[in-house]
Amino acid sequence: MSSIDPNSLSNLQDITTKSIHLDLAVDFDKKLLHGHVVLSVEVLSSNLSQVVLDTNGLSIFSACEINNGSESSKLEFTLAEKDELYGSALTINLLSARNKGDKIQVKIEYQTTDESAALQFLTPQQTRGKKYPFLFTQCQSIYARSMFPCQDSPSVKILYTANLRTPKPLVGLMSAISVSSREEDDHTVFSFEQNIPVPSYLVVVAVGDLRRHELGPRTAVWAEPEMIDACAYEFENLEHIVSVGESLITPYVWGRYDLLVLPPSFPYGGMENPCLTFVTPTMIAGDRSLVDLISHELAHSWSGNLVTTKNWEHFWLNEGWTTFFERQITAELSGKPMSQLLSTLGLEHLLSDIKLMGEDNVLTNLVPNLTRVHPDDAFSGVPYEKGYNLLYYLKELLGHSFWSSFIKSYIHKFSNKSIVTNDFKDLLYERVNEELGVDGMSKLETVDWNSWFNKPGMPPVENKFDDSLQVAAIALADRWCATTGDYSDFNKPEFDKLYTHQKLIFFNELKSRQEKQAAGDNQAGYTDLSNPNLLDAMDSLYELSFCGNFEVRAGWLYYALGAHYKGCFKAAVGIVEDQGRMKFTRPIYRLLNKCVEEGGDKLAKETFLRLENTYHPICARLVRKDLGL
Ligand SMILES: CC/C=C\C/C=C\C[C@@H](O)/C=C/C=C/C=C\[C@@H](O)CCCC(=O)O
Ligand SMILES: [Zn+2]
Repeated sequence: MSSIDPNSLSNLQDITTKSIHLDLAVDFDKKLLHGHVVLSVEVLSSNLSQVVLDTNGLSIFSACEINNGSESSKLEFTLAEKDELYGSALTINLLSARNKGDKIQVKIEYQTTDESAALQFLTPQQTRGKKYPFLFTQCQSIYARSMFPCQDSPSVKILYTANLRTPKPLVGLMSAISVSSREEDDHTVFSFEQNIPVPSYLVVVAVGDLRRHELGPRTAVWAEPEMIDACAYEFENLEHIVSVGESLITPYVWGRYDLLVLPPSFPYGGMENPCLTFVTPTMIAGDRSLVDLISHELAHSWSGNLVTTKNWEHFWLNEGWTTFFERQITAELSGKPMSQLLSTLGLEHLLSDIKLMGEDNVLTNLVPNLTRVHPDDAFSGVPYEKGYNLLYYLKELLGHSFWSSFIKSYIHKFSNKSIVTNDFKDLLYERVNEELGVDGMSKLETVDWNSWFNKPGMPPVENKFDDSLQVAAIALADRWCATTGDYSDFNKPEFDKLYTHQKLIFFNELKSRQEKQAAGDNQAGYTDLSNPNLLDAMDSLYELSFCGNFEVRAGWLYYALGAHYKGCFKAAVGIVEDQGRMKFTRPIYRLLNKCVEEGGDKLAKETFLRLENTYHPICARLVRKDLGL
């Protein structure tokens, strides 16, 4: 293990991979990828005799060197015993010692196995079209090592080319520019090039019955044929969103910005795979109300994909900056009040996660120590929202004009690099000193950096966000809290007038007040917010339990399950049957599991065990852990 990255077993201090070539075939019958990878490696130390790579769940068949295009004799290799967190180190013994600056090409023949957690093979039944199987990979955080042997650390950035052989009539896509495709019997070979260096977690694959709808000169959406029209409508403004992003930051350099809408088991809202952002179908709301997610994934084209965290302890550099850019784009697209409303919702999400993890839990540090911690087990809203609030606070402290130019300096200086928190901080001090002088430096001296970076819990400073869009949502919550059993004063049109995110403020407000009541604090004299008659009336009036907007449905269920309302159990099971996005699935299972007196714990465990194999392995592992199974 290297001090550069505690979550990688590769000898990062001795070698760095500069590029790879993947030649893979997709076998849907055996549910595996097989073929080879060629790694072009630069030696960083002297007298090097071994290349050590990350693997997890791979079967390694052979290794050899390639010298001037010809393969050497087979190299001896060993696959270490599997580490439960980080997989198996693959140690390849070189034929002769190498020194700093030497270049090595190593070719490894391998295949994935059913332990390759990056991969999810879907049966036709799990797709929208129900005719063909589907494959997609999710490699962030440390799953690329289960897709191909590599230095699976964001401290290493690689160019890549790939040939992907898939059975006809399916389409193969990757996080790169498509350069050609050719027919081979009953298969198609799709070829790709990624000419901007990326970390291993951004090398991904998707194969399925897919159609493409062009949205602009750089943009398109891919989806199953049954969804392509709805997706084309939802993302009609995508080209404009890309233009807004580059007007706020710097020019967009990746060539294409396409979207791929996955089947509902995709475990995240989106994943910023370069040239081809993967998105969940749960964001196809039919009213374009959830495109802030697209703004987020697009923003990663700068923060995360160009300027990358060196390891997962500095993940906030990816997500805090991206959330900051996302909210700037939202302000341009939907107005500053909406951007500030999302900031308020983000703080509520942060508070909820910190309460769940524990206010003294060191994994709620903005820069946590992840030695012997799987990054996914540290995943929460902290890197997103505590990181965003730090950057927002610094912008307010130092001024909009300085901050706008600093953003450009930060992206230009660190593009194509992998950095740590101090790299960001050092550049900030350098630019403030140059542009703001003594006055700016004295402002920086007021920043409690240690609390921001190294202390658990909520941020040391509370930013104040515009609350004008909250008024209508809070007022509606107040009216429900003042009821005495007669609900005839309420109607669905007044609820539907609220924006999606105002509805989430409404539910969060009710949930927060219900939690206070459950803890014995009802000083405000509100009606009993756990009263089944009230919840039943709200559900019926607003048609919540099977609402087509997953954010609204989930927001309602978080409140109703928190109130131990058994009348929503069917809908709770319904949402975890309908999709596998962890943002919704994990809280629903956790809340249902806490409804012990109502039998929710039994229902949660039975439902999970019934659905476990329909979830992506990442989701299945974390929900199993949440339920204590
Ligand atoms: C301190 C945390 C350290 C490391 C975590 C690193 C990676 C976490 C890994 O689990 C991957 C996360 C991928 C997230 C992808 C999309 C998110 O931006 C959105 C998640 C919420 C949603 O579904 O909208
Ligand atoms: Zn993100």
